[in-house]
Amino acid sequence: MKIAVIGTGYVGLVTGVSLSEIGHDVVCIDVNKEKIKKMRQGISPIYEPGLSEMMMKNSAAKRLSFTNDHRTGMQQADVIYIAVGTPEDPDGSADLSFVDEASKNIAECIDHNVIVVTKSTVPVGTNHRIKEIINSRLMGRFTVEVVSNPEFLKEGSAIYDSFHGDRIVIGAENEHAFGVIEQINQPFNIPIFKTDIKSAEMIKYASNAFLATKISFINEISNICELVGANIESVSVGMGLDQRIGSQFLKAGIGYGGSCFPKDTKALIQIAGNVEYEFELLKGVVNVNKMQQGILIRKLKECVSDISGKKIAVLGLSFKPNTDDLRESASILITEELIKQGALVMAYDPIAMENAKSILNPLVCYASSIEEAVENSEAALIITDWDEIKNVDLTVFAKMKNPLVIDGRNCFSINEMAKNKVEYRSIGRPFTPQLVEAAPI
Ligand SMILES: NC(=O)C1=CN([C@@H]2O[C@H](COP(=O)(O)OP(=O)(O)OC[C@H]3O[C@@H](n4cnc5c(N)ncnc54)[C@H](O)[C@@H]3O)[C@@H](O)[C@H]2O)C=CC1
Ligand SMILES: O=C(O)[C@H]1O[C@H](OP(=O)(O)OP(=O)(O)OC[C@H]2O[C@@H](n3ccc(=O)[nH]c3=O)[C@H](O)[C@@H]2O)[C@H](O)[C@@H](O)[C@@H]1O
Repeated sequence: MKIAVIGTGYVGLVTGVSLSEIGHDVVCIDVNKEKIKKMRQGISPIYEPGLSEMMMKNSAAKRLSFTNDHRTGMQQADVIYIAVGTPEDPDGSADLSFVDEASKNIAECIDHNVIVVTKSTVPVGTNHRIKEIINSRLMGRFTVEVVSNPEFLKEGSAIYDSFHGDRIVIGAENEHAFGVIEQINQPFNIPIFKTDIKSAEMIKYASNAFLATKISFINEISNICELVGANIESVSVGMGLDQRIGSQFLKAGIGYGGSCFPKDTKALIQIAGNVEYEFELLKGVVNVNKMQQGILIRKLKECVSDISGKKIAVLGLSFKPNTDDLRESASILITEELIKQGALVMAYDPIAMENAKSILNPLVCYASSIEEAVENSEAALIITDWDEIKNVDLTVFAKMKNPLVIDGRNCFSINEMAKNKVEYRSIGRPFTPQLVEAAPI
Protein backbone atom coordinates (compact mmCIF):
# COMPACT_ATOMS: atom_id res chain seq x y z
CA MET A 1 0.00 0.00 0.00
CA LYS A 2 1.28 3.53 -0.77
CA ILE A 3 0.94 5.78 2.24
CA ALA A 4 1.70 9.46 2.91
CA VAL A 5 2.06 10.73 6.48
CA ILE A 6 1.63 14.46 7.14
CA GLY A 7 3.64 15.61 10.16
CA THR A 8 6.79 13.95 11.50
CA GLY A 9 6.56 14.63 15.23
CA TYR A 10 6.57 11.67 17.56
CA VAL A 11 3.44 10.17 16.13
CA GLY A 12 4.01 10.88 12.44
CA LEU A 13 7.55 9.58 12.43
CA VAL A 14 6.81 6.47 14.49
CA THR A 15 3.72 5.77 12.35
CA GLY A 16 5.68 6.21 9.12
CA VAL A 17 8.59 4.08 10.29
CA SER A 18 6.36 1.27 11.66
CA LEU A 19 4.18 1.17 8.54
CA SER A 20 7.30 0.89 6.36
CA GLU A 21 8.64 -1.84 8.66
CA ILE A 22 5.55 -3.98 7.91
CA GLY A 23 6.10 -3.56 4.19
CA HIS A 24 4.20 -0.45 3.07
CA ASP A 25 5.70 2.30 0.89
CA VAL A 26 5.68 5.41 3.05
CA VAL A 27 6.47 9.05 2.37
CA CYS A 28 6.67 11.31 5.43
CA ILE A 29 5.91 14.98 4.82
CA ASP A 30 6.80 17.88 7.08
CA VAL A 31 6.86 21.66 6.66
CA ASN A 32 9.99 21.79 8.85
CA LYS A 33 12.92 21.81 6.41
CA GLU A 34 15.58 21.13 9.07
CA LYS A 35 13.76 18.02 10.28
CA ILE A 36 13.40 16.61 6.77
CA LYS A 37 17.05 17.30 6.02
CA LYS A 38 18.10 15.44 9.17
CA MET A 39 15.84 12.47 8.50
CA ARG A 40 17.13 12.20 4.93
CA GLN A 41 20.62 11.92 6.44
CA GLY A 42 19.34 9.10 8.67
CA ILE A 43 19.19 11.24 11.82
CA SER A 44 16.07 10.95 13.96
CA PRO A 45 14.92 14.34 15.30
CA ILE A 46 13.75 12.65 18.53
CA TYR A 47 15.42 10.33 21.02
CA GLU A 48 13.45 7.11 21.06
CA PRO A 49 14.90 3.62 21.61
CA GLY A 50 15.02 1.61 18.36
CA LEU A 51 13.66 4.39 16.14
CA SER A 52 16.87 5.47 14.34
CA GLU A 53 17.84 1.92 13.44
CA MET A 54 14.40 1.10 12.02
CA MET A 55 14.28 4.43 10.19
CA MET A 56 17.64 3.83 8.52
CA LYS A 57 16.82 0.22 7.64
CA ASN A 58 13.59 1.12 5.86
CA SER A 59 15.06 4.19 4.16
CA ALA A 60 17.85 1.98 2.78
CA ALA A 61 15.23 -0.51 1.57
CA LYS A 62 13.54 2.42 -0.24
CA ARG A 63 10.24 1.83 1.59
CA LEU A 64 10.56 5.07 3.55
CA SER A 65 11.33 8.58 2.33
CA PHE A 66 10.98 12.17 3.53
CA THR A 67 9.91 15.36 1.79
CA ASN A 68 8.90 18.97 2.40
CA ASP A 69 6.75 18.93 -0.69
CA HIS A 70 3.14 17.93 -0.06
CA ARG A 71 2.39 17.32 -3.73
CA THR A 72 5.33 14.95 -4.23
CA GLY A 73 4.53 13.19 -0.97
CA MET A 74 0.88 12.57 -1.78
CA GLN A 75 1.40 11.54 -5.38
CA GLN A 76 -0.08 8.08 -5.82
CA ALA A 77 -0.77 7.70 -2.08
CA ASP A 78 -3.80 5.44 -1.52
CA VAL A 79 -4.02 6.54 2.08
CA ILE A 80 -2.94 9.80 3.74
CA TYR A 81 -2.36 9.93 7.49
CA ILE A 82 -2.70 13.23 9.36
CA ALA A 83 -0.29 13.28 12.33
CA VAL A 84 0.18 17.00 12.98
CA GLY A 85 0.08 18.55 16.45
CA THR A 86 -3.12 19.54 18.26
CA PRO A 87 -1.68 21.83 20.97
CA GLU A 88 -3.53 23.55 23.75
CA ASP A 89 -5.32 26.81 23.08
CA PRO A 90 -5.24 29.42 25.86
CA ASP A 91 -8.74 28.30 26.99
CA GLY A 92 -7.59 24.65 27.19
CA SER A 93 -9.36 23.49 24.03
CA ALA A 94 -7.52 21.74 21.20
CA ASP A 95 -6.02 24.06 18.60
CA LEU A 96 -7.03 22.55 15.26
CA SER A 97 -5.19 24.99 13.02
CA PHE A 98 -2.51 22.44 12.00
CA VAL A 99 -5.18 19.84 11.25
CA ASP A 100 -7.10 22.38 9.15
CA GLU A 101 -3.93 23.31 7.27
CA ALA A 102 -3.08 19.64 6.60
CA SER A 103 -6.64 19.13 5.29
CA LYS A 104 -6.19 22.07 2.92
CA ASN A 105 -2.83 20.62 1.80
CA ILE A 106 -4.61 17.37 0.94
CA ALA A 107 -7.32 19.14 -1.05
CA GLU A 108 -4.71 21.13 -2.97
CA CYS A 109 -2.43 18.22 -3.79
CA ILE A 110 -4.39 15.06 -4.51
CA ASP A 111 -5.28 14.01 -8.04
CA HIS A 112 -7.11 10.79 -7.21
CA ASN A 113 -9.49 9.27 -4.62
CA VAL A 114 -7.98 8.80 -1.16
CA ILE A 115 -8.69 7.68 2.36
CA VAL A 116 -7.62 10.24 4.99
CA VAL A 117 -6.72 8.71 8.36
CA THR A 118 -6.48 10.93 11.43
CA LYS A 119 -3.79 9.85 13.89
CA SER A 120 -3.72 13.20 15.70
CA THR A 121 -5.77 13.41 18.89
CA VAL A 122 -8.79 15.46 17.85
CA PRO A 123 -12.10 16.45 19.48
CA VAL A 124 -15.26 14.58 18.55
CA GLY A 125 -16.49 15.83 15.20
CA THR A 126 -13.07 16.77 13.79
CA ASN A 127 -12.95 14.00 11.20
CA HIS A 128 -16.19 15.31 9.77
CA ARG A 129 -14.69 18.81 9.77
CA ILE A 130 -11.63 17.46 7.89
CA LYS A 131 -13.91 15.91 5.29
CA GLU A 132 -15.82 19.16 4.88
CA ILE A 133 -12.64 21.22 4.46
CA ILE A 134 -11.33 18.85 1.81
CA ASN A 135 -14.63 18.37 -0.03
CA SER A 136 -15.41 22.09 -0.10
CA ARG A 137 -12.17 22.59 -2.03
CA LEU A 138 -12.30 19.49 -4.26
CA MET A 139 -15.76 20.39 -5.56
CA GLY A 140 -16.55 16.76 -6.38
CA ARG A 141 -13.41 16.04 -8.42
CA PHE A 142 -12.36 13.10 -6.23
CA THR A 143 -13.83 11.04 -3.42
CA VAL A 144 -12.43 11.31 0.09
CA GLU A 145 -13.26 8.94 2.93
CA VAL A 146 -12.18 9.79 6.48
CA VAL A 147 -11.09 7.37 9.20
CA SER A 148 -10.28 7.99 12.85
CA ASN A 149 -7.33 5.84 13.96
CA PRO A 150 -6.10 7.33 17.25
CA GLU A 151 -2.60 6.62 18.48
CA PHE A 152 -1.88 5.09 21.89
CA LEU A 153 1.93 4.98 21.91
CA LYS A 154 3.94 6.13 24.92
CA GLU A 155 7.07 8.20 24.52
CA GLY A 156 10.17 6.23 25.39
CA SER A 157 8.61 2.95 24.25
CA ALA A 158 6.95 4.18 21.07
CA ILE A 159 8.37 1.58 18.68
CA TYR A 160 7.67 -1.25 21.11
CA ASP A 161 4.10 0.03 21.60
CA SER A 162 3.50 0.18 17.83
CA PHE A 163 4.18 -3.52 17.54
CA HIS A 164 2.76 -4.66 20.90
CA GLY A 165 -0.20 -2.33 21.52
CA ASP A 166 -3.32 -3.65 23.27
CA ARG A 167 -5.63 -2.55 20.46
CA ILE A 168 -5.88 -0.64 17.22
CA VAL A 169 -9.03 1.51 17.10
CA ILE A 170 -10.55 2.19 13.70
CA GLY A 171 -13.53 4.52 13.37
CA ALA A 172 -14.91 4.59 9.85
CA GLU A 173 -18.03 5.53 7.93
CA ASN A 174 -18.23 2.63 5.47
CA GLU A 175 -17.06 -0.95 4.87
CA HIS A 176 -14.58 0.05 2.16
CA ALA A 177 -12.66 2.36 4.49
CA PHE A 178 -12.78 -0.21 7.32
CA GLY A 179 -11.43 -2.86 4.94
CA VAL A 180 -8.49 -0.80 3.65
CA ILE A 181 -7.32 0.41 7.06
CA GLU A 182 -7.78 -3.04 8.57
CA GLN A 183 -5.69 -4.51 5.77
CA ILE A 184 -2.92 -1.95 6.34
CA ASN A 185 -2.78 -2.76 10.05
CA GLN A 186 -3.16 -6.56 9.84
CA PRO A 187 0.62 -7.29 9.89
CA PHE A 188 0.93 -5.64 13.31
CA ASN A 189 -1.05 -8.60 14.65
CA ILE A 190 -2.76 -6.46 17.29
CA PRO A 191 -6.52 -6.80 18.04
CA ILE A 192 -8.51 -4.35 15.91
CA PHE A 193 -11.55 -2.64 17.39
CA LYS A 194 -13.95 -1.20 14.81
CA THR A 195 -16.43 1.51 15.69
CA ASP A 196 -18.03 4.71 14.40
CA ILE A 197 -15.88 7.81 13.91
CA LYS A 198 -17.17 9.85 16.86
CA SER A 199 -16.71 6.98 19.31
CA ALA A 200 -13.15 6.41 18.07
CA GLU A 201 -12.37 10.08 18.63
CA MET A 202 -13.82 9.86 22.14
CA ILE A 203 -11.97 6.61 22.97
CA LYS A 204 -8.67 8.46 22.66
CA TYR A 205 -9.60 11.31 25.04
CA ALA A 206 -11.39 9.00 27.46
CA SER A 207 -8.37 6.67 27.60
CA ASN A 208 -5.89 9.46 28.34
CA ALA A 209 -8.25 11.09 30.84
CA PHE A 210 -8.77 7.76 32.63
CA LEU A 211 -5.02 7.12 32.90
CA ALA A 212 -4.50 10.68 34.18
CA THR A 213 -7.28 10.06 36.72
CA LYS A 214 -5.50 6.93 37.98
CA ILE A 215 -2.32 8.97 38.47
CA SER A 216 -4.02 11.85 40.31
CA PHE A 217 -5.95 9.33 42.42
CA ILE A 218 -2.83 7.49 43.54
CA ASN A 219 -1.04 10.80 44.15
CA GLU A 220 -3.81 11.90 46.50
CA ILE A 221 -3.69 8.51 48.25
CA SER A 222 0.08 8.99 48.63
CA ASN A 223 -0.45 12.38 50.28
CA ILE A 224 -2.87 10.76 52.73
CA CYS A 225 -0.40 7.88 53.31
CA GLU A 226 2.16 10.44 54.47
CA LEU A 227 -0.31 11.88 56.96
CA VAL A 228 -1.44 8.54 58.40
CA GLY A 229 1.91 6.73 58.26
CA ALA A 230 1.09 4.21 55.52
CA ASN A 231 3.40 3.32 52.61
CA ILE A 232 2.15 4.12 49.11
CA GLU A 233 4.38 1.48 47.48
CA SER A 234 2.65 -1.26 49.49
CA VAL A 235 -0.76 0.31 48.92
CA SER A 236 -0.24 0.45 45.12
CA VAL A 237 0.97 -3.14 44.95
CA GLY A 238 -1.88 -4.32 47.16
CA MET A 239 -4.47 -2.46 45.09
CA GLY A 240 -2.99 -3.52 41.76
CA LEU A 241 -3.26 -7.21 42.64
CA ASP A 242 -7.01 -6.80 42.11
CA GLN A 243 -7.33 -7.45 38.38
CA ARG A 244 -10.30 -5.09 38.18
CA ILE A 245 -7.96 -2.28 39.24
CA GLY A 246 -4.74 -3.43 37.53
CA SER A 247 -1.21 -2.55 38.62
CA GLN A 248 -0.33 -0.06 35.89
CA PHE A 249 -0.46 3.73 36.29
CA LEU A 250 -0.57 3.47 40.07
CA LYS A 251 2.89 4.88 40.61
CA ALA A 252 2.72 7.94 42.82
CA GLY A 253 5.09 10.75 41.97
CA ILE A 254 5.24 14.41 41.07
CA GLY A 255 2.23 14.43 38.79
CA TYR A 256 1.90 13.60 35.12
CA GLY A 257 3.67 15.66 32.47
CA GLY A 258 4.31 15.17 28.79
CA SER A 259 2.85 16.36 25.56
CA CYS A 260 -0.56 14.75 25.97
CA PHE A 261 -2.10 14.09 29.41
CA PRO A 262 -1.99 17.77 30.42
CA LYS A 263 -3.46 19.05 27.15
CA ASP A 264 -5.89 16.19 26.53
CA THR A 265 -7.46 16.36 29.99
CA LYS A 266 -8.07 20.08 29.54
CA ALA A 267 -9.36 19.56 26.00
CA LEU A 268 -11.86 16.94 27.21
CA ILE A 269 -13.12 19.35 29.88
CA GLN A 270 -13.70 21.83 27.04
CA ILE A 271 -15.33 19.21 24.78
CA ALA A 272 -17.77 18.48 27.62
CA GLY A 273 -18.20 22.19 28.34
CA ASN A 274 -19.14 22.85 24.71
CA VAL A 275 -22.20 20.65 25.22
CA GLU A 276 -22.85 22.24 28.62
CA TYR A 277 -21.54 19.37 30.69
CA GLU A 278 -19.30 20.15 33.66
CA PHE A 279 -16.73 17.36 33.88
CA GLU A 280 -16.17 17.80 37.63
CA LEU A 281 -14.10 14.65 38.14
CA LEU A 282 -11.61 15.57 35.43
CA LYS A 283 -11.33 19.13 36.70
CA GLY A 284 -10.28 17.63 40.03
CA VAL A 285 -7.71 15.44 38.28
CA VAL A 286 -6.15 18.51 36.63
CA ASN A 287 -6.09 20.51 39.88
CA VAL A 288 -4.55 17.65 41.87
CA ASN A 289 -1.85 17.34 39.22
CA LYS A 290 -1.02 21.03 39.43
CA MET A 291 -0.60 20.74 43.21
CA GLN A 292 1.44 17.54 42.99
CA GLN A 293 3.97 19.14 40.63
CA GLY A 294 4.90 21.52 43.47
CA ILE A 295 5.36 18.81 46.11
CA LEU A 296 9.17 18.61 45.95
CA ILE A 297 9.53 22.32 46.61
CA ARG A 298 7.21 22.04 49.63
CA LYS A 299 9.22 19.08 50.97
CA LEU A 300 12.50 20.92 50.40
CA LYS A 301 11.23 23.95 52.32
CA GLU A 302 10.32 21.69 55.25
CA CYS A 303 13.95 20.55 55.43
CA VAL A 304 15.88 23.69 54.39
CA SER A 305 14.05 26.89 55.27
CA ASP A 306 16.22 29.25 53.19
CA ILE A 307 17.70 27.97 49.92
CA SER A 308 18.98 31.35 48.75
CA GLY A 309 22.61 31.11 47.58
CA LYS A 310 22.63 27.33 48.17
CA LYS A 311 23.48 24.71 45.56
CA ILE A 312 20.54 22.42 44.81
CA ALA A 313 21.03 19.41 42.52
CA VAL A 314 18.19 18.47 40.18
CA LEU A 315 18.43 14.92 38.84
CA GLY A 316 16.35 14.15 35.74
CA LEU A 317 14.65 16.78 33.58
CA SER A 318 12.52 14.93 31.02
CA PHE A 319 8.87 14.25 31.91
CA LYS A 320 9.63 10.52 32.08
CA PRO A 321 12.64 8.28 31.40
CA ASN A 322 13.85 7.22 27.93
CA THR A 323 12.84 10.43 26.21
CA ASP A 324 14.46 13.82 25.75
CA ASP A 325 11.02 15.48 25.85
CA LEU A 326 10.52 18.17 28.52
CA ARG A 327 7.00 19.19 27.51
CA GLU A 328 5.00 19.91 30.70
CA SER A 329 7.72 18.26 32.81
CA ALA A 330 7.65 19.18 36.50
CA SER A 331 11.33 20.12 36.01
CA ILE A 332 10.23 23.38 34.36
CA LEU A 333 8.16 24.53 37.33
CA ILE A 334 10.62 23.20 39.93
CA THR A 335 13.78 24.78 38.46
CA GLU A 336 11.92 28.06 37.94
CA GLU A 337 10.83 28.13 41.59
CA LEU A 338 14.31 27.20 42.87
CA ILE A 339 15.84 30.06 40.88
CA LYS A 340 13.13 32.45 42.05
CA GLN A 341 14.11 31.60 45.63
CA GLY A 342 17.77 32.34 44.87
CA ALA A 343 19.11 28.77 44.70
CA LEU A 344 22.06 27.81 42.49
CA VAL A 345 20.55 25.03 40.39
CA MET A 346 22.82 22.29 39.06
CA ALA A 347 20.90 19.91 36.81
CA TYR A 348 21.75 16.55 35.32
CA ASP A 349 19.84 14.37 32.87
CA PRO A 350 21.30 11.46 30.87
CA ILE A 351 19.69 12.55 27.57
CA ALA A 352 17.49 15.66 27.87
CA MET A 353 20.05 18.37 28.74
CA GLU A 354 20.47 19.70 25.19
CA ASN A 355 16.70 20.17 24.91
CA ALA A 356 16.55 21.60 28.43
CA LYS A 357 18.99 24.38 27.59
CA SER A 358 16.46 26.01 25.26
CA ILE A 359 13.52 25.48 27.63
CA LEU A 360 14.63 26.00 31.24
CA ASN A 361 15.64 29.28 32.87
CA PRO A 362 19.09 30.29 31.52
CA LEU A 363 20.39 30.47 35.10
CA VAL A 364 20.18 26.66 35.40
CA CYS A 365 23.68 25.08 35.24
CA TYR A 366 24.31 21.62 33.85
CA ALA A 367 26.57 18.91 35.24
CA SER A 368 28.14 16.13 33.23
CA SER A 369 27.39 13.43 35.82
CA ILE A 370 25.23 12.72 38.87
CA GLU A 371 28.37 12.99 40.97
CA GLU A 372 29.19 16.48 39.68
CA ALA A 373 25.59 17.59 40.21
CA VAL A 374 25.37 16.50 43.84
CA GLU A 375 28.88 17.44 44.98
CA ASN A 376 28.70 20.05 47.79
CA SER A 377 24.98 20.54 47.22
CA GLU A 378 22.53 21.26 50.02
CA ALA A 379 19.87 18.93 48.64
CA ALA A 380 19.24 16.72 45.60
CA LEU A 381 15.77 16.66 44.03
CA ILE A 382 14.88 13.66 41.87
CA ILE A 383 12.45 14.42 39.08
CA THR A 384 12.85 11.58 36.56
CA ASP A 385 13.37 7.89 37.32
CA TRP A 386 16.02 7.18 34.70
CA ASP A 387 17.78 3.80 35.24
CA GLU A 388 21.06 5.68 35.62
CA ILE A 389 19.58 7.57 38.58
CA LYS A 390 17.79 4.57 40.13
CA ASN A 391 20.94 2.45 39.93
CA VAL A 392 23.42 5.05 41.17
CA ASP A 393 25.86 3.94 43.86
CA LEU A 394 24.31 5.47 46.99
CA THR A 395 27.73 6.44 48.34
CA VAL A 396 27.65 9.28 45.77
CA PHE A 397 25.39 11.23 48.14
CA ALA A 398 28.22 11.36 50.71
CA LYS A 399 29.69 14.07 48.47
CA MET A 400 26.82 16.40 49.40
CA LYS A 401 27.18 19.01 52.16
CA ASN A 402 24.52 17.31 54.32
CA PRO A 403 23.17 14.35 52.39
CA LEU A 404 19.49 15.20 51.80
CA VAL A 405 17.63 13.58 48.91
CA ILE A 406 14.07 14.54 48.06
CA ASP A 407 12.83 11.95 45.62
CA GLY A 408 9.76 12.59 43.48
CA ARG A 409 9.84 9.08 41.99
CA ASN A 410 10.55 6.74 44.93
CA CYS A 411 13.75 5.51 43.29
CA PHE A 412 15.47 4.16 46.40
CA SER A 413 14.89 1.85 49.34
CA ILE A 414 14.23 3.77 52.56
CA ASN A 415 16.35 1.24 54.46
CA GLU A 416 19.30 1.48 52.05
CA MET A 417 19.25 5.27 52.19
CA ALA A 418 19.24 5.12 56.00
CA LYS A 419 22.22 2.71 55.91
CA ASN A 420 24.07 5.23 53.75
CA LYS A 421 23.22 8.02 56.22
CA VAL A 422 21.17 9.99 53.72
CA GLU A 423 18.24 12.03 54.98
CA TYR A 424 15.61 10.81 52.57
CA ARG A 425 12.17 12.19 51.72
CA SER A 426 10.08 10.48 49.08
CA ILE A 427 6.45 10.31 47.98
CA GLY A 428 3.86 8.72 50.26
CA ARG A 429 6.40 6.77 52.29
CA PRO A 430 7.62 6.99 55.89
CA PHE A 431 11.02 8.60 56.60
CA THR A 432 12.33 5.89 58.91
CA PRO A 433 13.62 2.35 58.18
CA GLN A 434 10.89 -0.23 57.68
CA LEU A 435 10.50 -3.85 58.74
CA VAL A 436 8.90 -4.73 55.39
CA GLU A 437 9.60 -2.70 52.26
CA ALA A 438 7.39 -3.29 49.23
CA ALA A 439 9.34 -3.78 46.01
CA PRO A 440 8.74 -0.57 44.03
CA ILE A 441 6.17 -0.96 41.26
N1 LIG B 1 3.62 12.66 21.35
C1 LIG B 1 2.99 11.55 21.66
O1 LIG B 1 3.53 10.71 22.34
C2 LIG B 1 1.60 11.29 21.18
C3 LIG B 1 0.89 12.25 20.48
N2 LIG B 1 -0.39 12.00 20.06
C4 LIG B 1 -1.10 13.01 19.28
O2 LIG B 1 -0.53 13.02 17.96
C5 LIG B 1 -0.52 14.34 17.44
C6 LIG B 1 0.89 14.72 17.03
O3 LIG B 1 1.69 14.78 18.18
P1 LIG B 1 3.28 14.98 18.09
O4 LIG B 1 3.80 13.98 17.13
O5 LIG B 1 3.79 15.00 19.46
O6 LIG B 1 3.29 16.46 17.43
P2 LIG B 1 4.44 17.51 17.15
O7 LIG B 1 3.83 18.82 17.33
O8 LIG B 1 5.68 17.12 17.89
O9 LIG B 1 4.79 17.30 15.59
C7 LIG B 1 3.93 17.67 14.56
C8 LIG B 1 4.72 17.84 13.27
O10 LIG B 1 3.81 18.21 12.24
C9 LIG B 1 4.43 19.16 11.39
N3 LIG B 1 3.37 19.88 10.66
C10 LIG B 1 2.47 20.76 11.15
N4 LIG B 1 1.64 21.16 10.17
C11 LIG B 1 2.03 20.52 9.04
C12 LIG B 1 1.54 20.50 7.71
N5 LIG B 1 0.48 21.22 7.31
N6 LIG B 1 2.18 19.75 6.80
C13 LIG B 1 3.27 19.01 7.15
N7 LIG B 1 3.75 18.98 8.40
C14 LIG B 1 3.14 19.72 9.34
C15 LIG B 1 5.25 20.01 12.34
O11 LIG B 1 6.28 20.69 11.65
C16 LIG B 1 5.77 18.94 13.32
O12 LIG B 1 7.01 18.42 12.88
C17 LIG B 1 -1.15 15.22 18.52
O13 LIG B 1 -2.52 15.35 18.25
C18 LIG B 1 -0.94 14.42 19.79
O14 LIG B 1 -1.92 14.71 20.76
C19 LIG B 1 -1.00 10.80 20.26
C20 LIG B 1 -0.35 9.80 20.93
C21 LIG B 1 1.01 9.95 21.43
O1 LIG C 1 -1.66 10.52 23.91
C1 LIG C 1 -0.49 10.43 24.20
O2 LIG C 1 0.39 11.23 23.90
C2 LIG C 1 0.02 9.31 25.04
O3 LIG C 1 0.00 9.78 26.42
C3 LIG C 1 0.54 8.84 27.35
O4 LIG C 1 1.89 8.52 27.03
P1 LIG C 1 3.13 9.46 27.46
O5 LIG C 1 2.66 10.82 27.79
O6 LIG C 1 4.15 9.28 26.41
O7 LIG C 1 3.75 8.78 28.77
P2 LIG C 1 3.17 7.99 30.05
O8 LIG C 1 4.00 6.81 30.27
O9 LIG C 1 1.73 7.78 29.97
O10 LIG C 1 3.49 9.04 31.21
C4 LIG C 1 2.84 10.29 31.27
C5 LIG C 1 3.17 10.95 32.59
O11 LIG C 1 2.53 10.28 33.68
C6 LIG C 1 3.48 9.96 34.68
N1 LIG C 1 3.09 8.69 35.34
C7 LIG C 1 2.79 7.59 34.59
C8 LIG C 1 2.39 6.42 35.19
C9 LIG C 1 2.30 6.35 36.59
O12 LIG C 1 1.95 5.32 37.20
N2 LIG C 1 2.60 7.45 37.31
C10 LIG C 1 3.00 8.63 36.72
O13 LIG C 1 3.25 9.64 37.43
C11 LIG C 1 4.82 9.87 33.96
O14 LIG C 1 5.89 10.06 34.84
C12 LIG C 1 4.67 10.97 32.94
O15 LIG C 1 5.01 12.22 33.48
C13 LIG C 1 -0.28 7.54 27.27
O16 LIG C 1 0.26 6.58 28.18
C14 LIG C 1 -0.28 6.98 25.86
O17 LIG C 1 -1.12 5.83 25.79
C15 LIG C 1 -0.82 8.06 24.91
O18 LIG C 1 -0.76 7.59 23.57
